[in-house]
Amino acid sequence: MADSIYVLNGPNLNLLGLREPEIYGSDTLDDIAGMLEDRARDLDLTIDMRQSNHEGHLVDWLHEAQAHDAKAVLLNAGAFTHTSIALHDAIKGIRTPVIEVHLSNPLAREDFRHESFVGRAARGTIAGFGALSYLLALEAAARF
Ligand SMILES: O=C(O)[C@]1(O)C=C(c2cccc(Sc3ccccc3)c2)[C@@H](O)[C@H](O)C1
Repeated sequence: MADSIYVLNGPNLNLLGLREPEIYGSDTLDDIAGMLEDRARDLDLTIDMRQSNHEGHLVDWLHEAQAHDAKAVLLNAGAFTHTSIALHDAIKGIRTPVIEVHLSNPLAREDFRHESFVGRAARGTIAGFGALSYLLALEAAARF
């Protein structure tokens, strides 16, 4: 049976592709999911793509990834990246490797986006490449 990759997306990412394409690109989460599924097929992996505007859902899904023995989690926590000690602790609390993903490069943006509680706990971070950030993270996860 193919290993699973959880792809978890945080608040407002359901609006992706509709506004600020100059920052986040014009792909929607569905577009990104399709791109990941195509590549995952070649890698004998399955993609479980989810989005929530609620921090607790993301925490629950991190726990679920471990309980279901997922190979890895790709996490774009959106604005929770910069505020959530709960996500930091959930990442630290599971064995499943987590890759932090961002469409933009938060370090090149407003100061309030320079903190990453997710990055402090994650295996690594891929940021600033738009939808390709997710694909690069999938390539890394495939090699775990
Ligand atoms: O670059 C990212 O992927 C990021 O995680 C994504 C974010 C994000 C995600 C969704 C929406 C918005 S702002 C927005 C709101 C409505 C329409 C388009 C964008 C920011 C930021 O909060 C983060 O600082 C950076």
